[in-house]
Amino acid sequence: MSLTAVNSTVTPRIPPYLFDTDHRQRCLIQLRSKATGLEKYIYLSGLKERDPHLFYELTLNNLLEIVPILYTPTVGDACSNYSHIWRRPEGLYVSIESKGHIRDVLRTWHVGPSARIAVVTDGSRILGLGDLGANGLPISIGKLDLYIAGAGIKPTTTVPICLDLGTNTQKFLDDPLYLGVRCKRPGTEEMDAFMQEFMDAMKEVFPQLLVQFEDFSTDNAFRYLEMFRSKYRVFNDDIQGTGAVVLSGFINAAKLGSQAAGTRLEDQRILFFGAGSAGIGVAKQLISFFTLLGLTEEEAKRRIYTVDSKGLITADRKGLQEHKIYFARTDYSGPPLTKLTDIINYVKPTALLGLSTIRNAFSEDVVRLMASLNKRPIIFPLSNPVSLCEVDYADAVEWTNGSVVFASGSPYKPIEFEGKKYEPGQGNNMYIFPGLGLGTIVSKARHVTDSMVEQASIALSASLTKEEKDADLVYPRLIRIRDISAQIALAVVRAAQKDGVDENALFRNLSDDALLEVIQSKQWQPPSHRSPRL
Ligand SMILES: O=C([O-])CC(=O)C(=O)O
Ligand SMILES: [Mg+2]
Repeated sequence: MSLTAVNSTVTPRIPPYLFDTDHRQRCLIQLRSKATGLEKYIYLSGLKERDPHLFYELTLNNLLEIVPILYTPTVGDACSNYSHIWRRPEGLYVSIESKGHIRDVLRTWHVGPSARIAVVTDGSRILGLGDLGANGLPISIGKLDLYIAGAGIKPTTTVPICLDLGTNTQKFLDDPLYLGVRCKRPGTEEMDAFMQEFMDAMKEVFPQLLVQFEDFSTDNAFRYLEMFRSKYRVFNDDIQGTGAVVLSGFINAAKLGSQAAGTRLEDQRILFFGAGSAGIGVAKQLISFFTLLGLTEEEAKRRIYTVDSKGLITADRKGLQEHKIYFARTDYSGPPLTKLTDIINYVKPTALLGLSTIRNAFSEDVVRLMASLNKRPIIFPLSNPVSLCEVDYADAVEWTNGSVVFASGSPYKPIEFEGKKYEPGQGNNMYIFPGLGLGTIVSKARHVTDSMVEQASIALSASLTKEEKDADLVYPRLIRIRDISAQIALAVVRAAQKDGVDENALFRNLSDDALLEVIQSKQWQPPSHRSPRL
């Protein structure tokens, strides 16, 4: 039989067996046949373009397998290589060259005024991978996929944005395939003016939008949050999302730790290894853990120690960056403490939290020392992706003889140690931002207030089932993310109402049960697929 060119006016014949085979199964097998994480990422991104409903259904039905590809850790590889794996436009670039007409660029996005949520990065600090410039777009896309899968936000109301403002990473400027503008990043004044124009234009073009700032370099992350949070519907995921998720896991971990030690919850002493936007964001959020227990802010602050690349942060250190001053210790006057084991011996922490992006910073010495000081040492190596994690789960279990209360930023698999199964926690903002966003959107909150973030965190910590508590987990199982996001959204709506920032008055008179039902009914579901779209 000879092959002839297909006449495009003739509908190709579809083999009948296609209708008998579950195409979802076919796609899963295709996905699993890819050898590397990056190839899987490329496959899924193509599937999303060909058949978005099928893509989201597959994601929802195989969360534990697919989320680590769309999101941390594999999204880190996708970002690092984005200019090379790029296939087609799939998000919105707003470049420094569009200064003066940013609103026209935003209007090119197909969604228009019905947009509800944008994730915006400037690529300057992607995960712990540094300044990736225009290669940062997949982080916005991945976070929005989690809004869709995890909270049930409608895909057509999302806007992934990368601000293309140049990069200070020479490797990319020299790369002939680099997608972004080839210049160094602008100075503060030019950047601030750009951000002001951008945020004004966002409000004009997408009036109902919630903006999530993502992976801005530390100083800018704090500055833009402060500049914009009372004027626009905006939050910063690395500061507030990470803060809330860690607070939530910490509340549960502290209960386990205190129970084992027979001490009070407020006796916790927390050592932060890493004092960037995430470290300080989390430390600030933990203040509320202690104040909820009745401590004053000053007493709460004294329970927290921060460490950066120069060692324990003390108030007498010269040239301390603005965001580090609040937690700088005033009660230590000896020679600078730089070695982590020395710092631990001085502080005697009950909890060690890593936000340093330094791989294996929690060495065997460090972990064993924590175990010698605590019956249940709390160790949260939170840096992303896994390649930058402060300690691997298996090591943490072995070096503490199984006593560790562990949560990492990126996923680890359960392990067996001396015949017993151990399950790690994943203290990743993906537990918080989908529900926080959903609650903000449905309540039409004008701003994202501190108490909305705090209540999201408390709702997450309270969401564990008895079975999850009995398994000593500090976070619920990811598989329940939709329900958890709805519960978080409920808490966020109530907090918005208390703060008087909600503009959806309809929800005020509903009981919690009725409101939860309304929220769940608003969660988008992919229509079921049995055969490929033809
Ligand atoms: O995306 C993640 O996995 C968590 C996060 O925001 C970061 O590490 O910057
Ligand atoms: Mg981030």
